[in-house]
Amino acid sequence: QKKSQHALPPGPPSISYLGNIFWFIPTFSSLTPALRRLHTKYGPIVTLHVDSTTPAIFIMNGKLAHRTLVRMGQAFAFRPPPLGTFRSISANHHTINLSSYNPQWQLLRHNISTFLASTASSFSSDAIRQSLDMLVKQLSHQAANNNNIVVPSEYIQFALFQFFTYLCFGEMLDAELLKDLRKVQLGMLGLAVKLSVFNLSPKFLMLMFLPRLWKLLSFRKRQEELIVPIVMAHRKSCNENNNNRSHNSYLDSLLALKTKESGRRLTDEEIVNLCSEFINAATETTSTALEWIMANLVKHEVIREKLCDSTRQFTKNGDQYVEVENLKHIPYLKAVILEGLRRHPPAHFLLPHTLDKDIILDGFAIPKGAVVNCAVAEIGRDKTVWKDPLSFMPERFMINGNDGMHMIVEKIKMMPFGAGRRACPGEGVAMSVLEYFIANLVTKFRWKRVEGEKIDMTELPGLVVSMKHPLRACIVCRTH
Ligand code: HEM
Repeated sequence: QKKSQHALPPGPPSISYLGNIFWFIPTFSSLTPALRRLHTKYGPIVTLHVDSTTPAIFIMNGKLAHRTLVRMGQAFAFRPPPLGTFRSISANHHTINLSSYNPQWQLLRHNISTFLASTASSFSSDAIRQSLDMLVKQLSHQAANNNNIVVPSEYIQFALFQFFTYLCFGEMLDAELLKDLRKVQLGMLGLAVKLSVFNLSPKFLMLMFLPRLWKLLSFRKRQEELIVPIVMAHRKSCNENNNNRSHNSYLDSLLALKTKESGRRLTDEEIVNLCSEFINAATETTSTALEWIMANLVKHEVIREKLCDSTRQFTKNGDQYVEVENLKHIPYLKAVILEGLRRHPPAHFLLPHTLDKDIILDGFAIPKGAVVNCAVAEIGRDKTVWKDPLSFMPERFMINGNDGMHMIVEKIKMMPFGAGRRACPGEGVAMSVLEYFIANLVTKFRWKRVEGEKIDMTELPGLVVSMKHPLRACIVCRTH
């Protein structure tokens, strides 16, 4: 079949050089409603022309998205070059998510996957318990001073930040350093992302981002001041042990890497980028998911009580912890988390994909260099696939009380972690962390709504879609 026989997927009319920005300047808030309208009008695959050179193609159907990312996975595994401020801090695209589909990506991706696989199976229960204890203490303190009312959002974020920096560096950082690092990481993320992360801003609008650059560079300097001393200490210890140390941390695994082409080790700058990517990719997504799931548990009493019943049998007398090794025996817990990720996926879109050659997909021409993305949230809420998709019903992942095939079959219909070669390498760890925190939070406290208040589930659009009005709940410590 010749390429000329096929047209681009349909979409709104565009004016050459200006694309269709007069009709539509994409922002985080406008993108989803606009795509929903286009879906109704043009079908499950549409084209937007953000500028004259690069069509942006959106897929809004789960089956088509899986065909693209899994069956045609190799063709669509490339990333477009980053735009705007993102490019200026990407240090030659030296992170996993920014690397295109090349030997550098393969090396880094293999490294993080191997590290995370070993972590997920031998999760450090001391470290995760320390982060949970900090969260429990902060919640108890807030409840004691505020009529039992808590606003857990920031405490959740900080507890998970602490845990993921532990996985990254293999040590619990001192509280002040942790706070400083959190400020820098958040600051950089806020300045860098906007829509450049989906490669959806017209290139001339990038000029508007220039003033941000100075602020971004000053954050970057501070980030290096905080992280490079940790890198140097680990490098010294690796050298002293002749590189024979086992990889207790992501950082150690990076220090042992050698690039494929030249066999050189990674520079400090590259390592700082990769650690920063690890911490941000893990913290923002997982803490957002945790807050959404807790909000649903506060809202739905029957589900909450059913979950409590299934976790409580695993707490030993006098010891109020559900241990990591018991999590796999609680299928309802997994069902609650999957339902939370379906209904409120932290990322409503993938990171942008692209291709290095022209492809025919579903009868449409997808040209080399096009930006391709999938509407993750819409796919999880598709009413032709999910019964009553806007309801929170963990039971849809359970059949006869077990989590066997049915859970797997249902899970394939959604993609909160993406799918195929670029799918999130952190899925296993994220699931375990969510299971641990949720099981223990519902076991340690009795959660309920604040009297007279509703749980407001409005979304705050962004790279990660969090609760517009952070969860407020009433908690009471369960006595032993
Ligand atoms: C609930 C938690 C999480 C969610 C919902 C999530 C979701 C995603 C999504 C949607 C992508 C983009 C996939 C694509 O572009 O096709 C992604 C990529 C990525 N995630 Fe996650 N993630 C989570 C947790 C984590 C954790 C815990 C880590 C690391 C410890 C992590 C590291 C990464 C990395 C490195 C990439 C880039 C992969 C690549 O380009 O090859 N994520 N994640």
